[in-house]
Amino acid sequence: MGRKAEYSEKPKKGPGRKARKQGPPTFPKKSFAPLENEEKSLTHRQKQRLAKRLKKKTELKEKQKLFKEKKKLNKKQQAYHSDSEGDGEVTLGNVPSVNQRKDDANTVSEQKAGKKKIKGYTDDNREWLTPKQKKKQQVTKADEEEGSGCETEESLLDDQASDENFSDDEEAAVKMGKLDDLSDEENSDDFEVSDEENDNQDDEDGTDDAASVNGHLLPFEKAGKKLKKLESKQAKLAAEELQMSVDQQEVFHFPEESEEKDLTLQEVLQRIKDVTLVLSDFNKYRQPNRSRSEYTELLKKDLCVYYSYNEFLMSKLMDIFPLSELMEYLEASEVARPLTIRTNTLKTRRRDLAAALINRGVNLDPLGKWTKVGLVIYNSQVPLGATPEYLAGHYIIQGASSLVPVMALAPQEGERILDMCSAPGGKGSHIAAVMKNTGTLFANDANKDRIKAVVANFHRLGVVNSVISCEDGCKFSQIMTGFDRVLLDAPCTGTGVVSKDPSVKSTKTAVDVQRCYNLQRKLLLTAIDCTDAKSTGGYIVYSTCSILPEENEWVIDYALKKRNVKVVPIGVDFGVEGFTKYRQYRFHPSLNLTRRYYPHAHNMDGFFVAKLKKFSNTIPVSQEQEEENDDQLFEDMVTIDPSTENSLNEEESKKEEANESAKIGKRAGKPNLSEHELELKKKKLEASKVKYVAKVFEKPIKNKKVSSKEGSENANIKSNVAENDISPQTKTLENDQKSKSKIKGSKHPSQEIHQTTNDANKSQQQKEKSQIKPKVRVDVDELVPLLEGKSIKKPNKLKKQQKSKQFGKLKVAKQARKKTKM
Ligand SMILES: C[S@@+](CC[C@H](N)C(=O)[O-])C[C@H]1O[C@@H](n2cnc3c(N)ncnc32)[C@H](O)[C@@H]1O
Repeated sequence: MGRKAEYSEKPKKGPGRKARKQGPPTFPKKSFAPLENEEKSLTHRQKQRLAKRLKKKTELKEKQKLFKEKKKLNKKQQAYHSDSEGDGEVTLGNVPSVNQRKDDANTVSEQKAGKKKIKGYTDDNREWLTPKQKKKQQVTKADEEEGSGCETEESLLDDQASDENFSDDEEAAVKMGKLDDLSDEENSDDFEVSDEENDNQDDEDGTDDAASVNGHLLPFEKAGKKLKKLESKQAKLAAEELQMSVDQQEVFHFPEESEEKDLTLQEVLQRIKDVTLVLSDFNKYRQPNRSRSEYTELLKKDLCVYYSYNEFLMSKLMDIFPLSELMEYLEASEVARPLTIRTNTLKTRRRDLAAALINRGVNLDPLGKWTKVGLVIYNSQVPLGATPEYLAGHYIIQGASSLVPVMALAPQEGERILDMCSAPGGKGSHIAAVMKNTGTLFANDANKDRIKAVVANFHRLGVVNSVISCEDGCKFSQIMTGFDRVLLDAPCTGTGVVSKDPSVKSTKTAVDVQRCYNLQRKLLLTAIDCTDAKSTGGYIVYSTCSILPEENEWVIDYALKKRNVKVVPIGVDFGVEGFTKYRQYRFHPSLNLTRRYYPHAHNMDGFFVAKLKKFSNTIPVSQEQEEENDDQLFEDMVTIDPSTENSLNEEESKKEEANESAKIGKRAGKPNLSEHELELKKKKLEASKVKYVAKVFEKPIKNKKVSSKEGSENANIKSNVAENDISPQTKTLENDQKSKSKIKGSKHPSQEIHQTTNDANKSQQQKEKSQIKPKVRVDVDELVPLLEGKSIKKPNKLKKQQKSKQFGKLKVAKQARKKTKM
C-alpha cells in the first residue's frame, strides 16, 4: 500500500527552465573601439616614442625659457653695443652668455645655426628669411599629422613662428631632432635605407609613426611603402644616369682610311646608328675636321651594305626622304606588302566573295574604307590563285596601290577609254568592271607576250567591251585618237616595288632611269594627243610604281609645258602630296595635287598617280619653244659621222672666217654678222636632218653598259626604250645593233615631234609619214568590225612588205656584184 499523492498541495517550482529570463549581457573589459575614458595600453615602442615626445616637449620648454633670457640679454647688449652695430656683423662670440654656452653651444650645429642667424638678422636681409618661415610651416604641418599628441608642440611652434629670431634657431633644432628620431627608427627597421633617403623621407615617416600609433599601418606595409619609394628613387637615378651617358656618350670616331676593315652586319648597323646620331645634331657630335658630306657618304655606303642597294639608288632615296623617314622606308621595303585581291563586280559582290572565301578557310577583311572592291588576305588554307572563285573570275590578285589609278580615272559607262600600257590587264579589267562592260575599252601593250595575259585575264573576268592591241604606245595617236579618258600606267624602273623584286635595289642605274623617263614623256604626250578635250571626260591618268621624281613629277611637269593640260585632284583622299621641289628642280605648283604612296606610310607599294585634264586639242608651239628646240638641237648633236664631221668643220672654219669678215665688214658696210649666223644655222639644221637628235628630251648620260641589262620586265622596258630612245649616245650604240633592234623601217620617233614644230623638217616628216604612218588610222565607228572579231589591216604588214621589198632589192644588188666579180 502506498501513500496517495496529493498533487494539489505540491508547491509551484517556478516558471520552468525554458521560461527563465536571460541575464543582461556582459562585455570584456577591452573593446575594439576604445571608450573615451578607457586608458590605452601602449606597446613598448609606442611608449618609447611617447617618452621621446615628452622629453622633446620639456626640452623645448627649456629652450623657450633660455630664448627669452637670451632675448633679454640681446636687448641689453644692443643697448650696450649700439655704437658697434654699424659694423654689420654681430657674432655670437661677441655676446658671451653663460646660458648659451651651457645649452646652445653644446652642439656645433646649433652654434653654426646661431651664427648664421645672427649674421643674417638685419633689416636689410629680412626678405630672405621669409621662405624659411614657409619651410617651418611645412614642418609644422607634418608634425600636425602626427596626431593629438603634437598639439602642444604645434602651439609652441606657433608661438615660435611669431618670433623670427627664435624661429631660425628652432627650425634647425626641430629638424635635427627629427632626423635623429628617424635614424633611430631606421636602425630598428629590417630594411637598410641610406641617410640620404632618411632625409627625404622625413615628413612621411612622421606620418607613418602616427599611423602606426593608431594601428593603421602594419610594419610590412611600412616596409612596402619604403621599398616603393626606394624603387622610384632608383628609377629616377637610372633615368638621370642614362641621360648623362647619352650626353657624355663617346663622340663617334670617324674611321680613317687606314682603319678601313671588313665589318660584320651588326657593326655596320651600329655605325649607321652612330652616324645618324651625329647627323641629327651635327654641331654637337661632329668631329671638327669632318664635314657633313663625309658623314653622309659614310652613311650611304653603310646603308648600301646593310640593305643591299647600289649607291646610285641609295643616293636617290637619300634625296627623296629625310634621314628618319629614309630608315622607315628602307625597313618597310624589306617586308612584303599584304596580299590583296579585287572583287570582279562584273561577276560577283564583295560580300558574297568574302563569304565564299571564308568558307574555304581564308582569313580576310575589307581593304579599307576608300575602296568597295578590295579585300586584304591575312592567311589562307588554299592557294588563292587556284580557288574555284578565282577560276570563275570572281576576283583578281592585285596590289592595293593598283586600285588607285582606276579610281582616279573614274571611267563612265558608255565612254571610249584607252589603257595604253595594259598588260597583264589588272587595271584594264578594273576599268571594264567600273564601266559595267559598256562603252569601249582599248587595251594596248607593246609586248606581244604580255598581251596574251590580257586576253586570258579579260576572258576569265568576263570583260566583253574591249579591243586588245599590240602597238607601240608612242605611236598610238597615229592609229587612233578621240578617247574620253586615257590611262597611262607607264613602264618604269619599279623602285616602288623592291619588296616584290629585290633585284631592283642593286641593278637600276642612271641610264635605266633616263631611258624610262624619256619613254614616259613620249608616252604621256601621246596619251594626251589621243584624248579628246571636248569629250565627256578629257582626262589622262598617269601612274608608275616608281618613287623617283624623275619618272613622276618631272614627266608631268614636262607635259604641262608641252601640251594644253592642267593637273587636277585625283579624287582619292589619301596619299602624300607630289613634289613641287626636288633638289635643284622646281616643278609647277599644281604638282602638289598629284599623289605619292609609300610602303612605310600606307602599307602599299611605292606608287605615283597624277590626273591631267586636257583643255584644248591644239598643240602649243611657242616661238620660245622653237628657239629652245633649235638651241638644244645644236647641243644634242649625236656622234658625228665622218662625212658630216668634215662638213661641220668646214662650217666652223667658215663661221670663224665670217666672224672675222663681219668685224671688218661692219666697218666696210658688208652684210652684218647676225644674218651670216642665221645662214649658218639653217645649214646646220639641214645637216642635222641626217643625224639623230634628242630634241625634247634630257641630255643623255654617257654610259656604254646600256646593252648589257637583264631582267624580264626590265628587258621589256629596254626593248621598248631601245626603239624609242632619243638619247644620242644610246642611239649610237643602237646603231651598231640596229639589225637586232625591232625598229621597223621608221626613223627616230623624236624627229616626229620635232617636225611638228619645225617647218624645215616638214618635207622629211611627210616622207616619214608615208613610210611609217599605217593606213589604218581608224575612227571609232570603223572599229565595229574589230569588235565583231574581223581583222583589220595592220601597219606592221605594210612595213613587212616594204622591208621584204628592200631586202629583195639588196639581194639583187648583191647578186649583181657577185656576177661582176666573177
Ligand atoms: C606597269 S606595266 C602595266 C601594268 C598594267 N597597267 C596592269 O595594271 O596590269 C607597263 C607595261 O607597259 C608596257 N610597255 C612598255 N613600253 C611600251 C610602249 N612603248 N607602248 C606600250 N606599252 C609599253 C610593258 O609591256 C608593260 O606591260
